[in-house]
Amino acid sequence: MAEINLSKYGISGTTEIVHNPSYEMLFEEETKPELEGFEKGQVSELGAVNVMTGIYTGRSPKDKFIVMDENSKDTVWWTSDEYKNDNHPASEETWKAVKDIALNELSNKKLFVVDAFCGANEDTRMSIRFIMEVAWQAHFIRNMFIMPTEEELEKFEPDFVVYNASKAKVENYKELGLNSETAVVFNITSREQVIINTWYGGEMKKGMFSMMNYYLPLKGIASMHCSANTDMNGENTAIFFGLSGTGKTTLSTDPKRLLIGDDEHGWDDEGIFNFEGGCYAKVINLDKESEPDIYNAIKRDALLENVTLDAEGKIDFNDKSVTENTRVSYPINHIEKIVRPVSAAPAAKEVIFLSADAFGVLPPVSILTPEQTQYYFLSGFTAKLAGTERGITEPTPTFSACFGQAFLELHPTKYAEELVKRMEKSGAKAYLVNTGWNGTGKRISIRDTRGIIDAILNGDILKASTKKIPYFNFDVPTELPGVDTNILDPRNTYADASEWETKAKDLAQRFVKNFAKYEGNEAGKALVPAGPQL
Ligand SMILES: Nc1ncnc2c1ncn2[C@@H]1O[C@H](COP(=O)(O)OP(=O)(O)O)[C@@H](O)[C@H]1O
Ligand SMILES: C=C(OP(=O)(O)O)C(=O)O
Ligand SMILES: [Mn+2]
Repeated sequence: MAEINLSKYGISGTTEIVHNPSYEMLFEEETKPELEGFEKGQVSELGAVNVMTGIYTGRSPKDKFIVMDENSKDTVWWTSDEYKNDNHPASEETWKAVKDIALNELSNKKLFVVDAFCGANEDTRMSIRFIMEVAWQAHFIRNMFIMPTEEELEKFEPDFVVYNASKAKVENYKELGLNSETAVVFNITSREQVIINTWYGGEMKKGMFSMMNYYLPLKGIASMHCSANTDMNGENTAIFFGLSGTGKTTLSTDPKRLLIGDDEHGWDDEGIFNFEGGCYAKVINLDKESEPDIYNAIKRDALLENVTLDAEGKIDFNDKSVTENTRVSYPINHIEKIVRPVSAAPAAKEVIFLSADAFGVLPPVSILTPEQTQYYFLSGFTAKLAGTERGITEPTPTFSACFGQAFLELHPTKYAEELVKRMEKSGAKAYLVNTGWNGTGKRISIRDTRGIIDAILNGDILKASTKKIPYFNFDVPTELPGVDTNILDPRNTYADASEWETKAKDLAQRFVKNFAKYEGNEAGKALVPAGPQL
């Protein structure tokens, strides 16, 4: 591997560089007895090391900033009073200041450097250099990103650099116009990211996802917050959009199908391709029997985050005392049924929108028309689930455009445009699947949701007789093999159907209100009839 010199990045006095460490080396580094605090890993009974990430156990969107400069000012979808989002502008002075904090933190230290790809397609992938001082963070990168071959490492030229200074703080954040001592700042022009004062692993992967979300649509490629799998012949591909915790990872990990990836994908002329090299599964209440593939992926080389272990390393997956957002990252080859060697497959035929409806109004599955597809994609109605973002402690209804608003760097209509273009070409059909609640007050069971997904993927749903759900005009099946018939019409899950009526009207109104922001142009206005009608 080529020697690297970090002084060109402004990092000086480096005492040692651990460059592209093997799993063996990472294990040794992250379990060194002299490590303290959040740097310290503990070996669990399953062989995977567990780490704690401190105060930040989920993403911190309020601390996300992008440098506003000549280049980004007219392309980035900035937050505004009319439409608030998580793309907060930072000045070039603020960028200099936070970068200095990071460089200062990373100077005169032993460092870990990992070179990795984001994007399975060689033509459009990003080559990223991650620089950090914490061993397990290097492990996380190795698990989650695509690892170059020896040959690719020889000629690796980063086109993006990430400085992870999780131990530093932005003391003068007020002066700099930042939100707190924590900052996740992107510079789209210099192609760099700085992370300060958060140790949450997901911040690194979702950061690069945000950058793919910026660069790819501008090249005419769809960039999507979805999981993806295909049939055993690698022919019939499905994608599952959904905000954090709605079931992308759980439902795409299916023993009957080959996994492409669990969270971030592109859709180009060749089809669907993964951005990542690994998966990042939630493990709260993980049950060996109901999710055997994820359970079995937790072994040596997997990395647990914020899971409760006793002194002997025995795991308590049910403990929520640290966070509900307990996680495991693992390289995708920890799942047996995957597309190999490259995580890619032909254009999707089924597009599934996972929505965790906390109101209990949406049917567990609705068959969408092309107009409804656009309307519900732009609306992105779902709930933010406990622990996934800082400050979220219970399911909180939200409209998250494209089911991933926190990661969109361009206007939502750009993502809708790219998706529709690809769907029309492949003749894909879309479905809205509620993985949240119904009138029983309980979350729809994984068993029923899996039955619904099976029926979508094997075509049973198109053979089923259907009925219309009022206000939303959804077409829903009246019966599906392997699914509790009583839940298919959500009204039947209420002791009194009028209760559903009241909630449905309220939700319909929320949709109408939310969609107003898209009605400024003809294309947006034209979609209104596809939305709920009161
Ligand atoms: N009906 C359901 N469908 C999918 N997941 C469910 C359902 N009910 C409960 N869950 C739980 O919700 C969580 C979904 O998380 P995950 O699949 O990691 O979501 P994502 O990948 O979209 O962030 C898991 O902990 C899963 O056990
Ligand atoms: C890592 C994340 O992704 P997801 O929960 O969608 O898997 C996250 O949102 O922090
Ligand atoms: Mn996931």
